[in-house]
Amino acid sequence: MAELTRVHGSENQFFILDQTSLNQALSEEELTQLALNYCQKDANWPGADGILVVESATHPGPIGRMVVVNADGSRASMCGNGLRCVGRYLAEKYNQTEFTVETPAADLRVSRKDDLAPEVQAFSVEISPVSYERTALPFDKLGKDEIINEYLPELSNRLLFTALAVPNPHLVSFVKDEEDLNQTLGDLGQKLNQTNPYFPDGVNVNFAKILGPNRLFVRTYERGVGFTNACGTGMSATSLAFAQNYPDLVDTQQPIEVFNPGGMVKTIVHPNEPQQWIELVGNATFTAKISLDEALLHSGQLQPDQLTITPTTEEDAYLNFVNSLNRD
Ligand SMILES: N[C@@H](CCC[C@H](N)C(=O)O)C(=O)O
Repeated sequence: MAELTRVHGSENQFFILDQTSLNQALSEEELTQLALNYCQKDANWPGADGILVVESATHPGPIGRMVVVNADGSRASMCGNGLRCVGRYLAEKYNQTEFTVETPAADLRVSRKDDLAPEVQAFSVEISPVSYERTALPFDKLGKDEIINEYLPELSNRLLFTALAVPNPHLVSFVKDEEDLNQTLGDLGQKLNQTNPYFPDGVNVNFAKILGPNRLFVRTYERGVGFTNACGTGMSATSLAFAQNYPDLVDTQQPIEVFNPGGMVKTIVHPNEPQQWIELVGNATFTAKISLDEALLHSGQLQPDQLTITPTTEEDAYLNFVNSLNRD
């Protein structure tokens, strides 16, 4: 039998698939098919925002490798909420609390932190490398080589934008209206994640409301997914843009509290180091183990009656933690 682990970071939901525990690893095409079929939500199946694939590292040092497959089958170079969950998975598998994990662009540091509440485990992950270069995102036809707190009339006649890769691509705007966090974000997210001249590979779009010094609310329209409860790299990119665009509101010696529709994380930004980076700290919650025949994984077919789902008790604990948060 094979196993999937259903996990979330701030309710950004994933399945972890450990390729090293299979008789035969899934091919690239099989992974794409698995994401397309298993991430769809329906009445009998919770779906997910993506699949986090665990593999052996390809070079000495990291404890393992993470590959991110978005719900639409596309690949992402990084996933912050996902890395916390994969970090926990590898920490338990190898009984370690501090290590690095290989990702397509970099080996990233992961460490276990104090639990946020009983049964709410927390992990810290490194988000890097950071780049503002046009070719890194990439973006085009916007008349700029970098976008740092700029008006972009092609995208909006009133919002300011910052674009950065961490290393997956993010567009950030600080807004005041609820309407912008809903309709405007949805419209722009959709426009930039279908064929378009500005972000040819698509982009994660993050709209943030400033709640006070070192406090933000962030909502994300994710590339390859759509609206998500939270995006770890998005909250990290937005925190860095917050520190750079509103220096009077951010003490970089202190964590930034970042609320999102699925909960809250903390970020610690390092904008003044030669290589900018962000530390992202938040929950890594395992909600169920799913046993299934390995052949079903290879076929990519979702047959809920052939899966054994064993829930944990962690979701109740997580929801209690979220209800205890002070959002004012
Ligand atoms: N939810 C993730 C980001 C996942 C990748 C993204 N959809 C992309 O294509 O870049 C996170 O927590 O960072």
